[in-house]
Amino acid sequence: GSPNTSGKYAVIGYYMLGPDEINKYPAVDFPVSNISPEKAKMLTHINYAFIGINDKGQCDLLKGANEQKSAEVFQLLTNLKQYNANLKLMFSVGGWAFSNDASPTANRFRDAASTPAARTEFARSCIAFMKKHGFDGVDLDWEYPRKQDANNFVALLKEFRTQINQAEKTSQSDYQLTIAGAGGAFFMSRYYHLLDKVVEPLDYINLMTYDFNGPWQGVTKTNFHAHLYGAKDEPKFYNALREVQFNPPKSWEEITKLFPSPFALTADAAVKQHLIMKVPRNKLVMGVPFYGRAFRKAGTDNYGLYQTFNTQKGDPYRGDPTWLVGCDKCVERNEPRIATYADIKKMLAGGFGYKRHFHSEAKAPWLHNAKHNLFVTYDDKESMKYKTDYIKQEKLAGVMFWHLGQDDQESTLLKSLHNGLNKK
Ligand SMILES: Cc1cccn2c(=O)c3cc(C(=O)N[C@@H](C)c4cccnc4)c(N)nc3nc12
Repeated sequence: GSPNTSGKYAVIGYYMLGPDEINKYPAVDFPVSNISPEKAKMLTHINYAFIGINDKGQCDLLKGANEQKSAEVFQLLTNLKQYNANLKLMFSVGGWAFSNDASPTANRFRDAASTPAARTEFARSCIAFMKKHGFDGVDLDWEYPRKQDANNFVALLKEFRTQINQAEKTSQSDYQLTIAGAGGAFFMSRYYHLLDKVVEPLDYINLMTYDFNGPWQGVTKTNFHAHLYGAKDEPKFYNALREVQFNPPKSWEEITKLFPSPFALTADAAVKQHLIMKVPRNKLVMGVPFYGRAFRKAGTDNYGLYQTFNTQKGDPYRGDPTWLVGCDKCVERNEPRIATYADIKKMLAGGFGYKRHFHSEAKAPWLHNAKHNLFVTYDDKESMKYKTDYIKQEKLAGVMFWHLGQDDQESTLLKSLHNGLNKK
């Protein structure tokens, strides 16, 4: 079906449950019942995260997820349509943990996209899964196709589009096909030369305009992980889009003009890099985080911003889980590098020594804890206002966010998105 014709902006919220949470459902942090009628009315899509790809190349529950419990959760999600008839329930296939280059299941997307027969079967199985559980579409979160997978990626999306169109005809339904697309130039450069062909079969491309900075290779200074605009004195990155082999080739003058380097890795940069490749604005969705990223042993100059840090790399986290002072849930989750917006509000209010700052160029808040040498980059209603203003001024399709369970009790961030996009 075509992008949301209701004229409203898309508001696409991920709902995330891990396999162990499914099996102990509803004893989880964020059961479906937390999605109140009021929240359901502020959403146009919910992306259920995540579905996997089994060793036969078919859409399937992630390993260890109980079949019956999963079906019950899907039923609870599709029941939310009683509060909002326009709500579309999507399921997201893959995600970082399942499909990143170092993942044990990194080959599942690659194999499923590798031949016409594999693509046909993969799409068939996902559409059967969609119909069986009453979903309204498929969101493919392959993170990420390699350069050598790029042509297969386009062929896969075309196959999904063909089969979705057939399914729409036979069941008078409106199904959608979306992907989670790279927000940073490094991963984007893998399929950038085919971007217009990637987007052609889609209803939306949801840009993962977050995770720009985190405890991983190549990042040596604390910086915002999802800022809208660059700051003149922030650490810059080499622009990998300069390496792209365009067809037809672009002159070096054109490349250096279109892709400044080094450059600030930001949400605005990602949107502009998509517009350069003629991605239609009404398919372009900006992703925003309902979580923050925390950096340990951050230098104290400049209120902890653009300072060296020393945070354990690698997934899963293997170090001390208690260093993000005031984040009790971080200890429970054994992940002190990621704090939900709800955690951050408690950390700020709890007298742990955090101070909030707001960067006037980047339009991004951060927390600094000088006593414990901590830097936390996140989004709040102030930065979300700039992002929804941006979405309106650039006439984008709307906003995606990761994820519903990370907002505070009052739904502060979801309300800021809804109000920012729907009110003057
Ligand atoms: C080690 C490393 C290097 C470079 C980039 N990295 C990431 O971008 C990344 C992302 C996630 C992740 O899950 N992001 C969430 C928000 C998400 C939401 C929706 C769809 N897909 C992903 C992650 N857990 N680890 C990550 N590690 C790295």
